[in-house]
Amino acid sequence: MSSNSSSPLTGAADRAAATTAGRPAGQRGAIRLHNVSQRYGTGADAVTAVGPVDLDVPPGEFLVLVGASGCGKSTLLRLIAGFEPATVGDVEVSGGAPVPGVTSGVVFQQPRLFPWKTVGGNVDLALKYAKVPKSERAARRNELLERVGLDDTAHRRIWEISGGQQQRVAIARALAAETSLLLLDEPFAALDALTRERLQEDVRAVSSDNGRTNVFVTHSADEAAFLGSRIIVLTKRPGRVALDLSSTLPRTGVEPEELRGSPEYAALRAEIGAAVKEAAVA
Ligand SMILES: Nc1ncnc2c1ncn2[C@@H]1O[C@H](COP(=O)(O)OP(=O)(O)OP(=O)(O)O)[C@@H](O)[C@H]1O
Repeated sequence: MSSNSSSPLTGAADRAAATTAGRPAGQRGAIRLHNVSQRYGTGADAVTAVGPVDLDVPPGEFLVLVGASGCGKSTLLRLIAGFEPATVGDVEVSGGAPVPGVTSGVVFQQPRLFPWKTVGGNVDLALKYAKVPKSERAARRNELLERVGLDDTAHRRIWEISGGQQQRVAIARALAAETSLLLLDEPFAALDALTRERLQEDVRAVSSDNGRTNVFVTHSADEAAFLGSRIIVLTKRPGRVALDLSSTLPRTGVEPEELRGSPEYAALRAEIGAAVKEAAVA
């Protein structure tokens, strides 16, 4: 992936603005959770998965939600995506209610691609859903594939590319709509360690394109320390904020190897790891 931070295509920013038309410009990509709890089931079977949680995330943040299995990370992400309403409290994205497919793009653990389409065809479809004019789609598709390091694979079928490449296609697809918020739910959990590291580097490099906000869910303290500008450790279920940390690691102008080898990264990773362990038993 290239780390070029500007979109060469005119119209993209306008479309991004159109997806959140009527919302305050300064709020695009901002997230606000006020007294949010999420319950599933009723009576004796009722489970409180999350909450109460209060959270203010300004535009441009790379927020990582980290915690033990079952603590409610994906639930929080689904609430922010607008896939389900909160049982209690308010969720705001870009200054209003979250709207699935409009206020955010989502990347899941499994790429969820259309196997009968080519790599380029999958991205084209996302551009079509994002209402990108037909005349602009080929250029935009090529730009997105280049952005995720897949410029020479547009013609290939999904089953002809590796799991890591499939996840890159999923990221390109999520970027296609130019939403001001990208939600990533353990997108690299199923990948081998080397591919995972490469994709982390790539996601870190493109994360601040157009001032986008990112929310990334993971179990891994390494991944949280490497990616996050802000890291939230959740308690065991019902997930609440156990620790809210701002990272001082540089976001640009540093090689990934240098970052991973730095004492500051090691200290942050250790702090997150200890907090996750403590929160899982508290
Ligand atoms: N639709 C649902 N109905 C009932 N219970 C649910 C539902 N969704 C989540 N839960 C429960 O809520 C809790 C939190 O689930 P969630 O998937 O958000 O956790 P998580 O931290 O993302 O877990 P993991 O890291 O294992 O993916 C779990 O106990 C889960 O079983």
